[in-house]
Amino acid sequence: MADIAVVGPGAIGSVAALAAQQTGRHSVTLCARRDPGALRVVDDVSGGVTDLEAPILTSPAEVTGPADWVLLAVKAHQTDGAAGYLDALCKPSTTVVALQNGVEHVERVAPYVNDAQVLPAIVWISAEPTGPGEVTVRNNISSLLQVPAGPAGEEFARLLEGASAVEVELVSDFTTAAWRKLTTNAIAGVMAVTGRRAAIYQRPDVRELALALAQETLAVARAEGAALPESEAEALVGIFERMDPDIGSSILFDRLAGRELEWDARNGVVRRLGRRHGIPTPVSDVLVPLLSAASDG
Ligand SMILES: NC(=O)C1=CN([C@@H]2O[C@H](COP(=O)(O)OP(=O)(O)OC[C@H]3O[C@@H](n4cnc5c(N)ncnc54)[C@H](OP(=O)(O)O)[C@@H]3O)[C@@H](O)[C@H]2O)C=CC1
Ligand SMILES: CC(C)(CO)C(=O)C(=O)O
Repeated sequence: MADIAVVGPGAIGSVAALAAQQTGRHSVTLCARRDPGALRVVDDVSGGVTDLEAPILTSPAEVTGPADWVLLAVKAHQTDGAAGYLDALCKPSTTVVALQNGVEHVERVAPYVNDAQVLPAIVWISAEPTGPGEVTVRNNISSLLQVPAGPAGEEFARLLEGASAVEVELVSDFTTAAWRKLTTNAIAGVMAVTGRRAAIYQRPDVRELALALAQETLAVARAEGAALPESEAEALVGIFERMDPDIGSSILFDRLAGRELEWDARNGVVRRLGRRHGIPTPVSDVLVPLLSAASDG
């Protein structure tokens, strides 16, 4: 039995909490910044609906002590805002699983966790807030969490063993895996700019733009040590072409809701690191200011 705190019980946090609940072995607490009321997760393939049973805290002041595991699922730009929870929940023996997009999980989260270990996780789940307290998982994107191979990753896989909501996969080349996912997130930036779902990638002009964006992202990825040949760009754009046209992205959902966007961790990083390596990123040079401006307004 482990004490698990889920910080940020939104789309991904709810799925992570569901997985912890499904094991039947752990004590789970949800740490929110406002009372979301009753929470449930809908599986759009089976139609199954599961209520989350864990208690919900709404302030770090309600935390009674450190947790064994913290599953951090706030957006990257909300990490600083979660500092109070992280301080109350973390001690050096805690493991914080950063369930966030991007390639900078450890440097982003480590300053807040009182020397706890940070385990970066790549989240291959499509989860959309579909009503008050309701999250719908689109299972035609496999529900997979990839973590670095090693003792912490192995313990995390054991923690969630038996859960059907997610599968934990240990990857030996985490840099490559993280940049592959980041490239899909960079491509999804086009959804946030246009306000459109995956159907947009069936337009030849948008496909061409997405391909150029993927190619420049992969060039930066290679400079960062990822083993991702340029040919991978076609495969990653293909994911969006073949997607159910009605699937969105978490950055699109924020755009449609008029919320701040996670643009820096997903798109800004391509331009930032491209500049560091002297790699041209012409598509990101246009997309990033547009996303940043959309986030401000
Ligand atoms: N949704 C998806 O399909 C996918 C998302 N991801 C990544 O997962 C991460 C989480 O995304 P997602 O679940 O979609 O985001 P959501 O916006 O759905 O969830 C974030 C949650 O964190 C809460 N929150 C924000 N600040 C705090 C705080 N200070 N204390 C406690 N809770 C807080 C939010 O509360 P409030 O409601 O008040 O804003 C919200 O409930 C992101 O990095 C995203 O890119 C990765 C793959 C797929
Ligand atoms: C589903 C996917 C891959 C789309 O970008 C995602 O990671 C997100 O929604 O944040």
